[in-house]
Amino acid sequence: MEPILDVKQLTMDFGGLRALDKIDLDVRQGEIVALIGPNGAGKTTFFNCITGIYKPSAGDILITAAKDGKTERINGLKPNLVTERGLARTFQNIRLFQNMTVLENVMIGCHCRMKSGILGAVLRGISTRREEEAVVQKSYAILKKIGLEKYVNEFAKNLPYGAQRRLEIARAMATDPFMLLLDEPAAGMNPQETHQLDELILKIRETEGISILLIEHDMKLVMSLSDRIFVMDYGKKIAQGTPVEIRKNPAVIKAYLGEEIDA
Ligand SMILES: Nc1ncnc2c1ncn2[C@@H]1O[C@H](COP(=O)(O)OP(=O)(O)OP(=O)(O)O)[C@@H](O)[C@H]1O
Repeated sequence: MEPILDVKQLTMDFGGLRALDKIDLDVRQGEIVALIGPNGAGKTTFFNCITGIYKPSAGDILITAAKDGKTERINGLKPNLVTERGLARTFQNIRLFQNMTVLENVMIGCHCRMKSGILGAVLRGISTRREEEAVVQKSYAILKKIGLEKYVNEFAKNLPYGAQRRLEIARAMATDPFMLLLDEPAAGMNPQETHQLDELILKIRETEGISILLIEHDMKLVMSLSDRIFVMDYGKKIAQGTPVEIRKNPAVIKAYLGEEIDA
């Protein structure tokens, strides 16, 4: 199967520091792929290059849209344009609008698909009002899928930690992505929250057909969820394979997994 995200020889230099050194990585339709490695390996830099926060120094980032099968090179596109192309992400640290409601946070995610611009918002014609109503319905439906509907009118800041993390995923889903990039979604979660997250990610893949690329340090989660795993160390890719292959790869055990191979 052709990859829907195909990253070739991606390189990122910060002055004299090569944070990414010719990284090849691909994700196919419906896959859950993990990117792992020690602190400072370059994982978040990789996400930042894919999502337009950094312009890579070299290499290609290619996406293939399911609807027309066309491949597009997205190097250096602004983050909002990357989101429009169907790649949505969450961040290592929670980035919600804390003083807005749960529903409003998801509605903001829908914004990139709305047609009425500022003029429409000012004039509030019939089509704008209809569109706003549709956005409320869509946001509520997403919250229901994610299991957050009971919090719909709560301020984001009042949600339990695990629910805030899931709200970030809901907001990303509101942009109608074909792929979600999740940066350490289980960070700071307790085992019960992590288990819920595991189920949620599988459900998103099953019911929405969205592919997932995630950075994660929780090896139990990574090993149970992933179809394939890519491993980085010091800006280089040191391995790729299935969880079974990665678990027994000597270079990965040396650089990262250590004694954790029972995970
Ligand atoms: N904007 C920047 N300017 C200079 N150096 C940077 C910048 N962003 C990242 N780096 C450096 O690039 C390297 C890779 O960092 P990165 O945050 O991508 O690692 P990581 O694998 O995501 O680590 P962690 O697991 O701790 O989040 C590090 O040496 C970091 O200091």
